[in-house]
Amino acid sequence: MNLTIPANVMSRIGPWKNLFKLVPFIGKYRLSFMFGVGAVLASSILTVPIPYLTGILLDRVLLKDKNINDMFLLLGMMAVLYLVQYAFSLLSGWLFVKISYSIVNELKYSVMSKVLSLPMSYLSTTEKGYLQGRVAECNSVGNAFSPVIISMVLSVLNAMFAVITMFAINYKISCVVIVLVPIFIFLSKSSNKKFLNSTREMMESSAVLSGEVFESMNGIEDIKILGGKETQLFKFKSKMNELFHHSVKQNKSLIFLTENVSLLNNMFTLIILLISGILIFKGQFTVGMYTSFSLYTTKVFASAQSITSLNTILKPVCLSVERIYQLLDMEDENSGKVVKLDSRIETIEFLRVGYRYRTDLPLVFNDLTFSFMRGDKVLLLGDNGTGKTTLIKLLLGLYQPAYGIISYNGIHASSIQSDSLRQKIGVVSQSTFLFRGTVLDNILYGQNCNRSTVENLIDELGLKEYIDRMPKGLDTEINQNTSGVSGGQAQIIAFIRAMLAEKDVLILDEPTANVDEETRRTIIHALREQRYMGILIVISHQMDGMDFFNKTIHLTKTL
Ligand SMILES: Nc1ncnc2c1ncn2[C@@H]1O[C@H](COP(=O)(O)OP(=O)(O)OP(=O)(O)O)[C@@H](O)[C@H]1O
Repeated sequence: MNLTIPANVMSRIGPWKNLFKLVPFIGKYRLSFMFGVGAVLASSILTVPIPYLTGILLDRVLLKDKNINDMFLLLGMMAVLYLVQYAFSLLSGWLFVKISYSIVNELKYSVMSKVLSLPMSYLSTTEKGYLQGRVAECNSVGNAFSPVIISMVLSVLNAMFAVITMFAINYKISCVVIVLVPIFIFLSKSSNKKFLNSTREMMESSAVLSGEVFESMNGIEDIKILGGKETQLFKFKSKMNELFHHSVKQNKSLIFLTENVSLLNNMFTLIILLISGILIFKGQFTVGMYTSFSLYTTKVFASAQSITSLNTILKPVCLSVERIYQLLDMEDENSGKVVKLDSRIETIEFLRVGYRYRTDLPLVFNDLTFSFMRGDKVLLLGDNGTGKTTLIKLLLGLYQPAYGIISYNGIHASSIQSDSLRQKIGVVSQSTFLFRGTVLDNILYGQNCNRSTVENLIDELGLKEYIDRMPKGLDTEINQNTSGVSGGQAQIIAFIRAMLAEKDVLILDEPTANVDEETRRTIIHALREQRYMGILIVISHQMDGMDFFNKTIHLTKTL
């Protein structure tokens, strides 16, 4: 199913056009979708004759013929119609709930996959909360297929069939209803608008309050150390008061909305009763037909109300889809990169490379030129802030140079797919991120090895005693980032992980910064004695024992 909407039509339907962006996601479930739509249609058609049959029951069976068998027959027919309609409603509700959650999951997966492949130049300048928000926003897209929406669509279909039947019964009163419907929609829409605005304000202050809680939870240790409890609680209370104010306002407008709609409904029912009464006096209408009519009218007004609510529910969905697609349409870090680096990295070259984080910031370094070959052991030196970590990030393809050329095996880095490059480079950074799981899980992360390989390597590196000192050795649980192990232990875990992978390039950013003297000696010994054949790059401020390098790059502050 390939649905393309002409551009001029798209521009005219405004935010609604965003709903069409969901078509590719529906495509996969088109069979369920079509069955669901069929069930909705069947369900609304089945209830159409019921008010008409009620009128016949009153006029012909109860008031005229007084035949009890006919009464049983008509009531039986209505009961069967209701039961079949019930089955179709259940079926459509069940199908759409499944479709809704499946689409939400697929959207979330696409957003998450996009976020993970976006360039660091974008990610490092974007708030994490914003990106988290985009993932969470996928939930609201599910509302477009929720049972509430289905019942609204159902009521609109019901109303259409009801109007046709009403015209067949009495066109004069039908015309009155047709005139009243737009008035009803207009009046309930204005109440709805107020409700929508106050809901938006309430959601905004609820998000602000969540942000406040998120900040407090994230910085709870520092809040305790700095004695910031009162300050945090004060901020929390003021955000809570704002939410209270907007929630009360929202609920007030909801009460107004419901009461206004009910008043309108009652007034319009009286108008129809008045006209019907006059026609009954004139002998042009019957009590039974009036009963049918009022049942059909209720359906029409219910659907008019649904149309206004449809707007309330679907508009936020449209806006969410628009925001999600702003992210999904962004270029990822592999856009335009055609080369998959399959071969082993033999050479790395920097030719007059310059880099700045943002155009309004000064260059971190300029005209950097050097080359490394397989087997090189490189020491990267420089004072704090001279760009050692930044250089590593460029080597990993996380950022692109402002000018100059970086190449691997003579291939321009700007054409190499970043993930294929990173697969060949191992890094032990200063701030090692550990995932939930055991120490062993973290060492094996992204690698195709088993426990015994890890144990052998730990033995070879002389780190067995160090690992055994952890509460449960390799099975020590890590809860959140590094909690459960110390900073130094986290660095050792990352070191073992990097050594296990046998990467073509191994980068160690201050590998001995957080470890005790004995472990430092063990690491240096491992680096010196290990038969590591690739390109080894080490950043270190501590020079003691670091005499096995054949190349040194000394970064200085850019003027
Ligand atoms: N994400 C960023 N956005 C903007 N500027 C940054 C960013 N990261 C680093 N910088 C700046 O770039 C410069 C180099 O930082 P970098 O971390 O590469 O230095 P370093 O030599 O590794 O320092 P250290 O020895 O302290 O680890 C610094 O002036 C730093 O403020």
